[in-house]
Amino acid sequence: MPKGRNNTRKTPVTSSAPSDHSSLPSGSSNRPQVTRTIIRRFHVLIKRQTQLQQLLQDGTAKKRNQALTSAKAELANIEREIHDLGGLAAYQRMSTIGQGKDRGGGSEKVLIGWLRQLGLPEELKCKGTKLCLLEVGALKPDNYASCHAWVDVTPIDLHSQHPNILEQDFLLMDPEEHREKWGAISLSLVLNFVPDAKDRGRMLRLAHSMLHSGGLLFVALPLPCILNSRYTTAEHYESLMVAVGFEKLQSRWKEGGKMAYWLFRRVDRTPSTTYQDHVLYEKKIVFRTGDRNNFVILL
Ligand SMILES: C[S@@+](CC[C@H](N)C(=O)[O-])C[C@H]1O[C@@H](n2cnc3c(N)ncnc32)[C@H](O)[C@@H]1O
Repeated sequence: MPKGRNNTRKTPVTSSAPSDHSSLPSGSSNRPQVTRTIIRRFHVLIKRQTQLQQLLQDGTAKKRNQALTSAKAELANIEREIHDLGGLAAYQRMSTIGQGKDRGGGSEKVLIGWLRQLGLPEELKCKGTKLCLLEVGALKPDNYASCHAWVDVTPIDLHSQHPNILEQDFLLMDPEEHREKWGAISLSLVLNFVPDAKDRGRMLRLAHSMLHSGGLLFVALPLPCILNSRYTTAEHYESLMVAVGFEKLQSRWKEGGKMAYWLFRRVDRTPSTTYQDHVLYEKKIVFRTGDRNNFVILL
């Protein structure tokens, strides 16, 4: 699990999750509402787990014994609940159900459609090459099987569920080894999984450095991350992507929908704008008040 740095406790993006999971069925379920509830609960638990681990690591000298003891007890409860829910493997099973054809299929269909619109299959066939795609957060090894003639996919995940999925934390990939190595990177429902806002920003910058010039970044997020966040709007998120060094080629979501998708192209930023642009995205800005989630990406 990537390490988080944010110690403050806020209402998470998944605030509608129940505090008592005893009513949740064990194992997988085909009922969309149950699947969503379990996924949300996992997000809440993983985020709090990261915060507590960070607090216990950083706070030993400064915090009072009582605070540390209660943090340890809360962490133990959270780890027990994650374990009782079936761990990361159960979370991934729920996410796979969410990808099922009965729910509109996985987001790779959106990416493949956009790549076709760009004329990539023909262009790559003419050149006799393939698109080197790094699929981060892969639940299945064959999401791009239908494009094997022009896409060479490397699926990775924190917790591999198949021998053909490389078990690898994207945030721990060596930036030098991977510098400008990839033609495309997919972050589908991954940024919202990363518990720490700065790690989300680091993920985007790392993706930028790993793409070759003109390389493509596909991002999918749950729609509430941009439409119902206290700290994020679609405009703010898209301008943050520009600050990181991406231009938007495509975006898609609809009011009342569940998902939002983007396709960005890596551009090479002019160094003079870099510092100024980044400062705007280093701190949270409140855009909306009221009953909102706290999703944010910080650079
Ligand atoms: C909600 S699932 C999304 C799966 C699939 N991409 C989709 O769109 O349905 C998120 C997956 O991302 C993986 N993940 C999260 N952070 C990651 C990281 N830093 N490196 C690799 N995989 C990561 C998790 O282990 C999990 O399997």
